[in-house]
Amino acid sequence: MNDIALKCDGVTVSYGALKAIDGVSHSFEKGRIYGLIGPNGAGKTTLLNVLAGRQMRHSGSIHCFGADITRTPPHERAHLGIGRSFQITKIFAEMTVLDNLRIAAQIKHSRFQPFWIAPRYERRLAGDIDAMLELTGLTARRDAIAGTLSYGLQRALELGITLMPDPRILLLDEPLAGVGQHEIESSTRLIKAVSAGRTVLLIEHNMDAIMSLSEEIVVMSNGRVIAVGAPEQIRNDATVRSVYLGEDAS
Ligand SMILES: Nc1ncnc2c1ncn2[C@@H]1O[C@H](COP(=O)(O)OP(=O)(O)OP(=O)(O)O)[C@@H](O)[C@H]1O
Repeated sequence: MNDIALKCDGVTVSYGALKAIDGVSHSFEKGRIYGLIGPNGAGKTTLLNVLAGRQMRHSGSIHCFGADITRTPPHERAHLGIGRSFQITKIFAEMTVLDNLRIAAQIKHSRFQPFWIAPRYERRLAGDIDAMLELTGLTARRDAIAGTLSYGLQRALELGITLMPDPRILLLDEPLAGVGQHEIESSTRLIKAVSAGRTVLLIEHNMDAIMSLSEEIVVMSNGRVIAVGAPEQIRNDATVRSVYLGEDAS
């Protein structure tokens, strides 16, 4: 139990007659990278929303590091260490890279912010921002307007914003969506680098990337978990292959 970062038990989300997820139970261990795959409409994003607290109309329970967070709102889950990125990039496109990260850093330190800007507080912000620029490979683009960056770099910036509070659990919804082929490799490397030491749930339709990043794959179809296993095992699973037939079977 102590090794479990995040756990869902019998989670069901219904939209009228449709069960977007249907009795999903799974435990996500500390420090492991999980790939969440399945055809369109399988319920992957809904599950991430439930875990992040953005979808709270569900049955079943959610535990985070042993604590019941089923009724805990999203901003409190963020304080507990759950960070989430979205399918569609959420950055301030008109602002510079630096200002985007500055806002994220200010939110991080907001609880300690004095009414005057103390030099020590400024130094702490600057240190966090510099470290994130370095980690995301954006140091040379710090003064660029975020919306003018390539899509891969915009996603890197979004990842930097998500990482600013130093989440112990990272929920990533299609971080490679829209990223050009020439940037897939560097983006995949970045995801791998920032995943170290964290529990990561990753939804991704790029099969090569998700198979190389994940230690365990959870396969969903029609709202249910239909297979769980190591990437190689899942690649050769007959049920999984049949679910993908008609989609990207290769
Ligand atoms: N707000 C909503 N109202 C009604 N139905 C919804 C809502 N959100 C999701 N659904 C439905 O729930 C099911 C699961 O959707 P979800 O977005 O979780 O799937 P997904 O596996 O993430 O799909 P994709 O890979 O296409 O993003 C789908 O049939 C979807 O149409």
